[in-house]
Amino acid sequence: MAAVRVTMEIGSDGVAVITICNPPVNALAPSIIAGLKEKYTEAMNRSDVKAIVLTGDGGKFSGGFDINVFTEIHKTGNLSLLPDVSVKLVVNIIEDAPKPSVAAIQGLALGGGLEMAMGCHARVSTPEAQLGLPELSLGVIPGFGGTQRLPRLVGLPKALDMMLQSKSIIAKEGEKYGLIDAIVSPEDLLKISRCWALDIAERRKPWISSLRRTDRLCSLSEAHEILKAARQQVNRIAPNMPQHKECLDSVEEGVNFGGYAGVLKEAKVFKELVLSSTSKGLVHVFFAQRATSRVHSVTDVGLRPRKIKRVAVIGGGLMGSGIATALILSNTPVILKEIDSNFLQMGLKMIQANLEGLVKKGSLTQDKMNKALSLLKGVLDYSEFKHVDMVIEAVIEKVSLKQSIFADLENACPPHCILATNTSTIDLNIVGEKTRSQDRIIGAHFFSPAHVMPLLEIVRTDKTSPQVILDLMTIGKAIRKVPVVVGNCTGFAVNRTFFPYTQGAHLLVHLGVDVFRIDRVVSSFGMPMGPFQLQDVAGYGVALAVKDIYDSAFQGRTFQSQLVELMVKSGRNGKNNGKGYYIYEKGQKPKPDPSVEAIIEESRRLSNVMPGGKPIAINDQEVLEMIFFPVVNEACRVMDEGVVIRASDLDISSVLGMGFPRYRGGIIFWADTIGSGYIYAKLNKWAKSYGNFFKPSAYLEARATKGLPLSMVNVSGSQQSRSRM
Ligand SMILES: C[C@H](O)CC(=O)SCCNC(=O)CCNC(=O)[C@H](O)C(C)(C)COP(=O)(O)OP(=O)(O)OC[C@H]1O[C@@H](n2cnc3c(N)ncnc32)[C@H](O)[C@@H]1OP(=O)(O)O
Repeated sequence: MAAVRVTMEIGSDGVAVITICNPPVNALAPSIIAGLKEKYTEAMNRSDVKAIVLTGDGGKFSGGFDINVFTEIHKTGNLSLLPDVSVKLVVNIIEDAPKPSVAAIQGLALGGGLEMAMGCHARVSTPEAQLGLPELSLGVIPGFGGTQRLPRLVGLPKALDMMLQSKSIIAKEGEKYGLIDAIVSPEDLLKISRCWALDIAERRKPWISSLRRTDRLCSLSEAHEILKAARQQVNRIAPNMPQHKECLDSVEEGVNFGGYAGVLKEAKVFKELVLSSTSKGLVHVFFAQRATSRVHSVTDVGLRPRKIKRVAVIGGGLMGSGIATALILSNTPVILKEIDSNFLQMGLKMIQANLEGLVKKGSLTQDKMNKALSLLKGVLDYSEFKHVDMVIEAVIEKVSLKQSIFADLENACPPHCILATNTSTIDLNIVGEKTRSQDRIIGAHFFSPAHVMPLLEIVRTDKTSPQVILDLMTIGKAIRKVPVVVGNCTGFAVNRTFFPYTQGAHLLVHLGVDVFRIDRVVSSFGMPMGPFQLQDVAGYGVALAVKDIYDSAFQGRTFQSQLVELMVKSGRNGKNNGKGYYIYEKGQKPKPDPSVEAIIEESRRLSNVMPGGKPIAINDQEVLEMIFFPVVNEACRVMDEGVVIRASDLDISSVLGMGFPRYRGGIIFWADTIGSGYIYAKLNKWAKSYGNFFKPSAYLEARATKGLPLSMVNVSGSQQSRSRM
């Protein structure tokens, strides 16, 4: 592995090429920053250097400030770990230097990387380079002058769009907006950047300090109008996070009092935000996502992923068509199999509609849609299955049907072919019972809509081979999913952990709490919608289908009522038919339907769980806790049984699969900010009043008794808590 260092080569033309080397993304670690200061100082002092080219090694400029430093600060609270880069390095040493710098950008310049490039006097880039300031997605704001220089280079509207949405652009767009001065091929990058730097030094090209530019900024009154609109947008998109508002405040400081004043404010706010709980949660999720790529005995045993050239999807329903859409969108040819031509046509149409939806939203071009469709073929039998490398079965949840399909697949597919099922409930050992191919049977549990939702739960049994797991992880990444490898149990990791979410909400309703209040409390916490609206959107079929399965798998700790059946009986089917707990009308926000109250009352009467027949009186915090603490409790069982290999897998799964607020760090991370002792005590109290639904698990009890975090999977001494395996 290349050493972490900054190098400097001085050419006979008088240009010093300073190169950042910190694979894989040239993160700006404190040692890199120290190295940059040292090399720049040397370049300034040497009489044979006229100009500088700043670049990155290995085809990448820089992925920004080293995020590991944030983690260290989150653990220790020690802000002195943050080097002073914004003023000391970017303003004083690079931008205000007596010798000009040109950034030679390849691959990516993100966060602090782009900010350093913007401190240079020009930027030359290769065409594919990705440019952006994604700091807000880590709970901070740009801290090396980005809030000031980006608006001065690309104009305020574009800069706000890029920062508030953490949106990257590619070099071509960067050139259009003025962020990039020239686009060149990778072969010419250094040569042209050197000439550019010399041209600036010898005044053949302008010597521009971004911070002092004003030509791209609009008038003060226009700027205030743009900022006002942005503030309204921020209240909508990020009501529970501080960094968006702080970012706008820093930009406004610079608009009102000049770039340097803005830089000073930005540096102060940046430091404050590094310590915020939002940053702690978001940085945790960043690393939790990357940790999913490491699976012991799978990714560390020297296996190479095999090429998956062609995939067959069985079943063209909602899930099958979504999975096929995701595959063809990422250039994987798909055979879609259905039982008759009617169903097949419906499946193919659904895939086309999925793609058209993306075109309509602007996230896919018509050309790419046509290309994707050309990779799709519908079939009615298994004759072409001899040419596929993977099959994903996505038929209805019926054991006998799945068993017979897998028995057929064993004969129809080549021996190397991966046999995956998208079941969300059935034990994989049972699915594969009638085959001799247990080693290549695996769960590929997508979330609906499969072409949109980012999570892929990869379910392995004791017999699934590591090669098959690795192959599915690889194809999962290729279709832009985050694959999380989990063990085999009812509901697997995500649905199992979250079954008490819906049931807890139903229990509260039957204890007398208002449905719409529950939804309001849960959405204000940061979930995309409350549990009842979610049930409306998902359709009641799902709730009815899993009811008995959960009841028998999690005996003694489920809550059942007649509510969903009564809703269906009254002609309600959720969003599907426009009538659920809410009324759904085209083009309008869902409206609470007061007439469900009578149905709820009937269900309350049948369940008869209110103590003394009276509604319980609880505050909003208790509403939230009574819904989420049982989820935490089930998550504890999931960890205890080894269904996940580390706590952070549940964090990323809860964020990507259930919409748990990312800035709260995921379900276990959030629970640990509250404390195992508190959660245990509350569950214990409710178990006594309201029954075993709330009974704390042994795992939770063990951590609460010892005062340990829930993320500490192994309490017998090893230091796995929060570790990134
Ligand atoms: C003061 C400043 O304003 C503050 C900042 O600059 S904060 C940092 C801003 N930069 C970012 O947010 C970029 C974060 N990184 C990314 O988005 C993506 O990693 C990327 C687009 C750079 C590369 O993506 P991809 O090729 O899919 O690789 P990915 O798996 O994500 O990353 C490769 C490795 O680099 C690490 N890495 C990426 N960016 C990093 C960073 N800025 N600091 C430290 N490590 C980083 C990842 O953790 C991963 O490590 P691992 O292999 O040990 O798990």
